[in-house]
Amino acid sequence: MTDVTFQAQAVDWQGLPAIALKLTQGDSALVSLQGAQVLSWVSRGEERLFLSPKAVHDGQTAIRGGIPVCFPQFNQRGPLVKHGFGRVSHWSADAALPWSEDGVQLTLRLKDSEESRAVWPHAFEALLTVQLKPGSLSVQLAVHNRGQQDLPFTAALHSYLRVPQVAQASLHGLQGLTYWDAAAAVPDTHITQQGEVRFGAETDRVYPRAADALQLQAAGQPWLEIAQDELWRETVVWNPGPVLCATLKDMEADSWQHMLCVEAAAIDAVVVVAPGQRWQAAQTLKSY
Ligand SMILES: O=P(O)(O)OC[C@H]1O[C@H](O)[C@H](O)[C@@H](O)[C@@H]1O
Repeated sequence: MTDVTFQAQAVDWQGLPAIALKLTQGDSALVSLQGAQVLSWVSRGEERLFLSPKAVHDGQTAIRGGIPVCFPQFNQRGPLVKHGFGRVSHWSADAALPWSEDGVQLTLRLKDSEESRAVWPHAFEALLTVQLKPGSLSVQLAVHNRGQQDLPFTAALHSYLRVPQVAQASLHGLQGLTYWDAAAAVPDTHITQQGEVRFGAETDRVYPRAADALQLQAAGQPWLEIAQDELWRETVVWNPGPVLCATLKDMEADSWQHMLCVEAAAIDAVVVVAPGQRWQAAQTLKSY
C-alpha cells in the first residue's frame, strides 16, 4: 500500500514554467524553473514568502521575491551580473520524490553551458533541493566542481519573508554579533547588535552566522524559525526602506512594509571547491 502524501504538477506562473508542490496535509510551495526560485510557501494556510506584485516575469529579469538563488556571485562582489547568473538562468527539474514521512522533495539543476563558460570559465553542476513538509520548508544549494581546477564562488539564498507590517516585526537571535552596515553613510561601519533587529529605514547588513536559529516575530503571524547550515557563514538582513523602495521599479511604493530578507550567505570568504568535490548548505524555515 502506498500513501500519497503530495502532488507535484508542472504549472504556468505568469507565462513562466513552474512546479507546484502540494501536501495532502495542505501546505504548498511553488518553484519557478527560472532561477530555481521558490515563489510561494503556504504553511498552515498562510503565505510566508513575499513576492512583489510588480515582479517582472519576462524570463530574463530577476524575479523580485520568493527565494532567489544568488550564484556564483553575491551582489557586485565580482565581475558577473549582480547576484550572479543563477537567478536568471533556466534550471531543469527532476521528478518530485516523497521525503520524510509526510513531505516532498524537488531537485533542480543548472550545469555549465557555452553561455556560462563565456563569463565564468568553470565546469560545474549546481543543485537546488526544496524539501517541503508540514510546517517547514528547507532549501539546499549544492555546488559540484566537475572541472580540473578549483571552483571559486560566493552565494546566498536571498529569502524574502512576508510580514503583515514590518514596523511590527522583530528578528531575534543576532544580538551580540558585529555586523557590517552596508547602508551606513560612512564606509566600513561595523556595529554590534543590541537586542533584536527592528525595521524602518533602509537596512542592509552582513552578520556572521549565529550559533542558533533566528526567530522572526511579526504581529498577526505565527513565529518563524530561520536556520542555516554552518557552511552558510554569514546572514544578510535586508529591507530597502521607503526611499530605496521608491526607486525599485518592480516594487510597489509600500512593498518594503510587507517584507524583509534574511539571507543565508557565503560571501565574506570566497568558497573554493576542489575538482570533483561538492559543497552544500541549506536554509530551513519553520512556522510555529
Ligand atoms: O535588487 P537586487 O539586485 O535583487 O538586490 C537586492 C539586495 O540584495 C542584498 O540583500 C544586498 O545586500 C543588497 O545590497 C541588495 O540591494
